[in-house]
Amino acid sequence: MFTDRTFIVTGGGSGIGRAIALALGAAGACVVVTGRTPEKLDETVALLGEQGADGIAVPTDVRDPGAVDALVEAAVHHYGAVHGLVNNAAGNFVAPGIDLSPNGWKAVVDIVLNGSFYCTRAVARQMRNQGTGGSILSVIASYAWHGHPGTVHSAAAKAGVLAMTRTLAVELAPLGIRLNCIAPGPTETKGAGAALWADDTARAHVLSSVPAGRFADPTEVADASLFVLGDRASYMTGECLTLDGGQWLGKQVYGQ
Ligand SMILES: CCCCCCCCC/C=C/C(=O)SCCNC(=O)CCNC(=O)[C@H](O)C(C)(C)COP(=O)(O)OP(=O)(O)OC[C@H]1O[C@@H](n2cnc3c(N)ncnc32)[C@H](O)[C@@H]1OP(=O)(O)O
Ligand SMILES: NC(=O)C1=CN([C@@H]2O[C@H](COP(=O)(O)OP(=O)(O)OC[C@H]3O[C@@H](n4cnc5c(N)ncnc54)[C@H](OP(=O)(O)O)[C@@H]3O)[C@@H](O)[C@H]2O)C=CC1
Repeated sequence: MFTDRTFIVTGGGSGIGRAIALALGAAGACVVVTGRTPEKLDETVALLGEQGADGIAVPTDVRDPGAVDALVEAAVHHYGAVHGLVNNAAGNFVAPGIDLSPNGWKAVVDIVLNGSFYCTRAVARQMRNQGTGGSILSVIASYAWHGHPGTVHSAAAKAGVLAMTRTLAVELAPLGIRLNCIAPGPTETKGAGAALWADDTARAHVLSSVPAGRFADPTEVADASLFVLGDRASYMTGECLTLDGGQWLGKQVYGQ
């Protein structure tokens, strides 16, 4: 389903982004992985190579719109076209909003919201030039709609990405470009572990909020991502697929 198609995956050097990149590669796609740390991207490209897939690393800071345009140019230069984008890059940490510095707010909003817009804009322009249509997936979190104490920067930015997705899904549908989100629940990655559940107490607290009683594995998020990105979801746009072990629905008084 993904053969002869090229996808850009931001934050493709680790965690969920790497899992999506590897799943796309296994499904036949050419994969352009990007992020700030070249070594992590090179590791993903090596793993793609081990599974017989084609990928390149283009280190980019998604907060820089000029660098994002250059990223898309590099992808087109190498593979001839771009058919998909995964907005996965993010930053996060736990801090009460009242104590958050303007720069702390900006650090997260710049990566998550502004970076996703710059990437979406650049890729959509390329798809318009190609006349091919395409598929854009953004990784958000359910606190985009229910909020979450301690992560006001990330919750607000993810909410912005959801609104961006719904808005551009309508604007770009006539061009054959679909935009959707996925909202994973707590997923076992080093980045999220360090940022959000760094000690055993915090980890147990997060786990106790998940009715399914476990963290997600990044490959589960990748499987759902491929469904949304691919042709089996060809009439789906402006939507968000939640896979969180029941976490956000589980905030009830009675029950388990
Ligand atoms: C719980 C839910 C579970 C349950 C819910 C489960 C759903 C989870 C959904 C989402 C999960 C994720 O996103 S997990 C993704 C986690 N991955 C990452 O975070 C990887 C990338 N992270 C980063 O690069 C950094 O952590 C980040 C700070 C965001 C950006 O780095 P930069 O180098 O650009 O920024 P810095 O210069 O270090 O810092 C910028 C400002 O931020 C402030 N800052 C940095 N860390 C801070 C901290 N811990 N507390 C206060 N303030 C902080 C600094 O003091 C600076 O402000 P001044 O001092 O004023 O200058
Ligand atoms: N794990 C979880 O529980 C959940 C995660 N998510 C979302 O899933 C996505 C992946 O998170 P996860 O894999 O857990 O965490 P990671 O920390 O592993 O992934 C974040 C990635 O973003 C990249 N990144 C950060 N800043 C920038 C930047 N300025 N420019 C380019 N790339 C950048 C990082 O690479 P580098 O630092 O090298 O630039 C890293 O590869 C995020 O969008 C996150 O919000 C959503 C719900 C739950």
